[in-house]
Amino acid sequence: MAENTIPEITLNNDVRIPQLGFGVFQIAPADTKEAVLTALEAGYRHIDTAQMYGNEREVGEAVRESGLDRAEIFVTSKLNNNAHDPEAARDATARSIDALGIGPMDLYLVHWPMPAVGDFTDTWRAMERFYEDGQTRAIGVSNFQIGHLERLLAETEVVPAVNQIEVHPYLSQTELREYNASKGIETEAWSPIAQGDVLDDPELKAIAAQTGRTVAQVVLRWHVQLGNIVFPKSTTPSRIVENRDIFDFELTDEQMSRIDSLNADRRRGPNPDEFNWIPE
Ligand SMILES: NC(=O)C1=CN([C@@H]2O[C@H](COP(=O)(O)OP(=O)(O)OC[C@H]3O[C@@H](n4cnc5c(N)ncnc54)[C@H](OP(=O)(O)O)[C@@H]3O)[C@@H](O)[C@H]2O)C=CC1
Ligand SMILES: O=C(O)C(=O)[C@@H](O)[C@H](O)C(=O)CO
Repeated sequence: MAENTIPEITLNNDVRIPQLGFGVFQIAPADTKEAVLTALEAGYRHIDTAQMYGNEREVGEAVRESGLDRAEIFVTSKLNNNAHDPEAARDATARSIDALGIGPMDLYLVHWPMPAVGDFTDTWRAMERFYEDGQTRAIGVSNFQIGHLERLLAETEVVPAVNQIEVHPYLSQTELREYNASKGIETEAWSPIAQGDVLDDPELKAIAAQTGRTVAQVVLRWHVQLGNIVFPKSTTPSRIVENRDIFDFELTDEQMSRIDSLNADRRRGPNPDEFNWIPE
């Protein structure tokens, strides 16, 4: 394990995704290019953005200015909540591709199911067309619960490549992760360190002391060993490097179980069954 390379996971359409990426939620557009360039310099090759974040343009600028081949970097974006209607989805997708300015996306997600707003199966059929048209190399969903996935699988054609959901030690999502896996859907874990909420946890601090790592590294390593795809956010260069540096140590089964036992089914973000927020 001395190499410290970032492993890749093969999605259900054979596209490969780096298991560790860099998230850019809450990074101001003015700071995004520099943060992404710092991440790419540190060895990240996977960026997670969204139309909702307002920084796709700056993500694309960083990719273009990085000096790396476009094919070396995996870029995910997400269809905004105000674009579920299939026609609106077509326009929003064109805007995302234009803003990124790097050709087709690697992965494109329905950001939220928005169960009270429209019919997400219609939205998904529009996503299937974007995939067939080559606007993205893979499509997936975010914040879908088992009931939402059951409908998609029963009523539409393409099985989502990923389901991006909130996961961290206080919300381990075992049932939903197992359901995803049973359908060939990879789990992506958002807010993997609960936006910092887990960092003072005494049990995690004890495991960090045992391993000689930071709490953030221990928690990110726990995700990796569970099989989750993760993309921690940071605008602090030393933390960007720290969070990437998790592939040269391993947690024991006992340490993994101790982290599993911290689950409290406690969300940091919105509940997908109730979240129907539409941006202006
Ligand atoms: N699909 C969805 O609905 C959602 C998707 N996401 C995605 O997941 C990504 C990550 O989630 P996010 O909500 O940003 O939260 P994270 O769990 O990644 O936490 C980010 C916070 O933790 C701090 N932090 C990062 N690394 C460290 C460290 N090593 N030590 C101490 N503090 C640290 C950051 O501070 P600082 O920047 O100051 O260093 C920031 O305040 C997002 O950027 C986005 O791409 C997130 C939410 C919802
Ligand atoms: O970060 C995301 O991807 C989100 O969807 C969040 O911004 C989410 O909409 C939220 O936190 C709302 O308070």
